[in-house]
Amino acid sequence: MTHTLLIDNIGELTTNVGERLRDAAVVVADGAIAWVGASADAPTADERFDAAGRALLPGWVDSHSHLVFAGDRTAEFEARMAGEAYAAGGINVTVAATRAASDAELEANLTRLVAEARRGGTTTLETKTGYGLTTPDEVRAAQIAGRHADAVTFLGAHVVPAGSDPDAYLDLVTGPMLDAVAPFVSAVDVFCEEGAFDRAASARVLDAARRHGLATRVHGNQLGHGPGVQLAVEYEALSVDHVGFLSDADIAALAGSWADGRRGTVATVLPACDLSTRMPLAPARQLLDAGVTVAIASNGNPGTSYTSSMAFCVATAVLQMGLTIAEAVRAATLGGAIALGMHEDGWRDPSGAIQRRVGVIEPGARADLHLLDAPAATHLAYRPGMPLTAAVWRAGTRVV
Ligand SMILES: N=CN[C@@H](CCC(=O)O)C(=O)O
Ligand SMILES: [Zn+2]
Repeated sequence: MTHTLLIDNIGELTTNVGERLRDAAVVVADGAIAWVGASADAPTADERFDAAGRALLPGWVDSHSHLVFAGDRTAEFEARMAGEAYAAGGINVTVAATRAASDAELEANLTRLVAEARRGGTTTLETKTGYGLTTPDEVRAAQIAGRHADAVTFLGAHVVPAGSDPDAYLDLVTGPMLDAVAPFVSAVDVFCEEGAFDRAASARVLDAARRHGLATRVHGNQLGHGPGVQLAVEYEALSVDHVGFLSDADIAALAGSWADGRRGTVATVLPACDLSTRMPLAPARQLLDAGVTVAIASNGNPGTSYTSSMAFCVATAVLQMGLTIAEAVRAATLGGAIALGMHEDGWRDPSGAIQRRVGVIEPGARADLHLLDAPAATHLAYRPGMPLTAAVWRAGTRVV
């Protein structure tokens, strides 16, 4: 027998489908949204939750994180706050700590971090490998990630590990390492940046992903201007992430990828990372104005953004990047879903189970819901830093 849940008396409902609704209600059945409408018209259900005039929105879709790691980088962060610049080489510090950790330690750390994210309203989470950088270490990262995340991305091309020959490592990462990791991931990412992988090397990584029929993402234009964005568009990557340093041609290429109703490359901005590395904030306002689909993600990792707080990212996007509340909430929910290819029914989670669309509240979507301790989503930016998450449902089950 199907158990139904009615959440009524919702002061403000953000659905990402049309206008925000006032005095609304939602019915959940079998892990999905079954009904959305005015509270006064709501049908009866087996169970009732009174939202007491508070705001309900889709759970956050965090489309970019690196949570399979051990250790931390407090000393590097301190040095950065004292004026040192961020450089890709710091990744090797976490690689050493991660390789030295047991499976149980890595899994316990990931479990703790995913629980933190859930407590902040995240209901869909992508995470990446990329701190192993040997075939067995990358395979174990992908397997551990698959037990906790909704999507796992292979980032063997994060940096050339200390002591490795760059050409030999590129052969490994595009050959036997990818062959071994491919069964456990849905996408391949590459850090296309000075100090990591140049245009030609990044293209080889993306070609290898294509041969395996895997989706692609690019870390691009994080530390300076570079070829990452153009390459991502050329390869029809699902997203290009960071995008802090963009030329007019980069913005035009991203906008062009969405022209004529085509599915383009999402520009994923990472506000917490921009702040934590003291880099310029990505031009999210310009990207939206140009017609680019934008996602907001945490980039949770111990080097450049040690947070999973999507609320913090949304507040920063509003207060510092010039987005409206509605734009920022949409980018952190539906934008992330589009970046992950989860905005349509039928995507597969790492266990192979077929899932419903996320990032929207409409009949048929997965019932991923985030109730705020506030009457309006505006409070996310109006009351920055406050713990506003009151309740979270994932696939219809209350998790917070
Ligand atoms: N830029 C590449 N990778 C991560 C940083 C990883 C690290 O410094 O450990 C990022 O997205 O910022
Ligand atoms: Zn990243």
